[in-house]
Amino acid sequence: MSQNLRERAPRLQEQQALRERGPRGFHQIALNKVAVLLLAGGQGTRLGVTYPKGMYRVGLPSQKSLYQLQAERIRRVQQLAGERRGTRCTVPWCALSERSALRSPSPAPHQSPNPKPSPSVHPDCTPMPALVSPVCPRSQALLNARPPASPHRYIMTSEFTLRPTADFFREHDFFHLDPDNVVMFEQRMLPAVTFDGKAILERKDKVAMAPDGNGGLYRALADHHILEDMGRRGVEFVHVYCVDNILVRLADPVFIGFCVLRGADCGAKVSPGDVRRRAGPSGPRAPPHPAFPAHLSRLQVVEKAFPEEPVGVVCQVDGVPQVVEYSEIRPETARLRAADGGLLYNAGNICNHFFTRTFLQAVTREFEPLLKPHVAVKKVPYVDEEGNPVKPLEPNGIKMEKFVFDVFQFAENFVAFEVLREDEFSPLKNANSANKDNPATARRALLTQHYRWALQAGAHFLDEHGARLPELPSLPGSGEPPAICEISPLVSYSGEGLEAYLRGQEFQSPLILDENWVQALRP
Ligand SMILES: CC(=O)N[C@H]1[C@@H](OP(=O)(O)O)O[C@H](CO)[C@@H](O)[C@@H]1O
Repeated sequence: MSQNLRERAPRLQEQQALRERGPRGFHQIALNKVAVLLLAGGQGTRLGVTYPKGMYRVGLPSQKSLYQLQAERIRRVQQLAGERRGTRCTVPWCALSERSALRSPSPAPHQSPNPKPSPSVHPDCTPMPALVSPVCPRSQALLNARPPASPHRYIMTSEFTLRPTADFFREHDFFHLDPDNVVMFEQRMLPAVTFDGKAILERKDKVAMAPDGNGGLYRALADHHILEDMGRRGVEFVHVYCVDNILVRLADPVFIGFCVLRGADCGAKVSPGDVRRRAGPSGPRAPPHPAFPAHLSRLQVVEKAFPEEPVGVVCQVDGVPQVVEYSEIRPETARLRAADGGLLYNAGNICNHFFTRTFLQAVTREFEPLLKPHVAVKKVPYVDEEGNPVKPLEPNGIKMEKFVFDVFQFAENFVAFEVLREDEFSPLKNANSANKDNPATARRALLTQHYRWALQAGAHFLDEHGARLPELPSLPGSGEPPAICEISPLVSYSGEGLEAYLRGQEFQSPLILDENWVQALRP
C-alpha cells in the first residue's frame, strides 16, 4: 500500500528557519565534506540535440550553458562557505556520463555550444590544491588532458559522450574550477533486445547498446573507485543531481544542513504539486521565501499542471520510502485526491538526492545487485537483413535501466525535503515544439527568478523612455517578466547579497548583473 509522504516532509515554515540557519550546511562545505555528483547522461533525444545536454544554452542574455551555470554555482557556494568559516574550501564535482549508443555528438547548427569567453576568476575563490591520486585511469587521463604543450596529453576515443563533455570543459578552462576537482566517469551499457528477447543489431557487426539508466551510477562508482577517491578527499556527504534542471542549487547548504541535522543517510528534494492550496485560508500559510518578495509569495507558486505530469512521486510503499516513476504509475492512481482536494501523491521527485558516503558504500557493496531493472520500451534503430539501416517509427525493442532512486528503500533514515518549484525546478526535457519543459520555459524560469530577486533587493526597472515599469505581483499571460534581469551565479547563489548593488536603484532592461559589473562598483 502506498502512502503520501507529505507528513514526513518538513513544512515550508521549518525550511524558512533552516534557510536562516544555512550555515550548518556551509559548515560541512567549509570542512570539504561535501561533493556534488552530476548525472550527466541523457542523449538529448527529446530535446533534439546530439551533444550532451549540459552543453545546451537556453538563450540567456549571457549565453551561458547549463554546465557553466552549474560550475559558477559551485564556485559561489565554495566562496560563501569559505567566507563564513574563514577558510578556502572545495566542493569536488563528479560527473557520470553515458557512452554514446548513437553517434559522435556534434553541435546542432541552430544552437551551437561554441565557447564564449570565460568569466574571470573570482579572487576570493581559490580551490585547494589537488588532494588525490587519479581515479579511473582512462577518465582521469581525459580530464587531465591539456593542449600538447603541457605535460599531460589528451587521449580519448570518439565513442563516448564523455569526450564532448571533457572537450567542452577544457575549452572553457573548466570554468575556472581546478580540473583536479572535476572527476568524470562513465557508466556501463547493456544490450537492447526485441520484445522476444533477441539482441538488436545496430550495424551488421554491432549489437545495439543502451546506457544502464541513472541507477547505473552505483556500478559506475564501484567500477571507477569513486567512493575511495571521495574518501581520500574527506568527502562525507554527496549531493546527486540531474543535469537538466536550470534552477538546480548545487551543494545546497540548506538541504545538506537539513539532512545532516536529521542524521539522514539518504534524502530527496521534492516539489509539491499543489502549494497554492496550502497557502489558502484553510491551510497553513506558505511563508515568504527569503529571496522572494512577500507580495509575490502566494501568487507565483506553481501548481502541478496535471496528475500525469512526467515526474516520479516520492511516497511510501508498505512503509518503505520509494519513488514511483511517472512511467510506472497508473493514471487512476496519479489522479487520486486527498481529503483536502489536493493530489494525494503530490511530492514530485526533482532528481536532487542526498547520500552519505557510508550509505553509498553499503549500496555499492551490498544492495546494488538487488536493484531491479526497469523496462523501457523504445524505438531502437537497427539494420535489416540486407544490411540497410532502419529507423523504426514504432517502438520495437526494450532497454533495461536501473533508477538512481531505487536505493531509497535501503536507507535507515530517509528524509524528504520540500522545495518551491519556482525556486528550484525547471527541467529542460523537450524541444520548443513541446509546450513545456523546453528551452523557452527554462530560460523564463531563470529570468523570472532573477527578476524576483532584484525586486526583493530593492531594484526598480525602467522602460526605454525612462518610466518605471510596474512591479507585477504575478506575471502576465506571456509568462515573461516585465524586465529582463540575469544575475550571475558568481554574484548570487540564491538571491543573497544583492541589496548592496540594487537597493533603491533604477535600471533599464536588460540588466546583466555579472562579476565584472560588481567589480566595477567596488572602490
Ligand atoms: C529515473 C529518474 O531519475 N527519473 C527522474 C527524471 O526523469 P527523466 O524523465 O528520466 O529525466 O527526472 C525527473 C525530474 O526532472 C524525475 O521526476 C524522474 O523521477
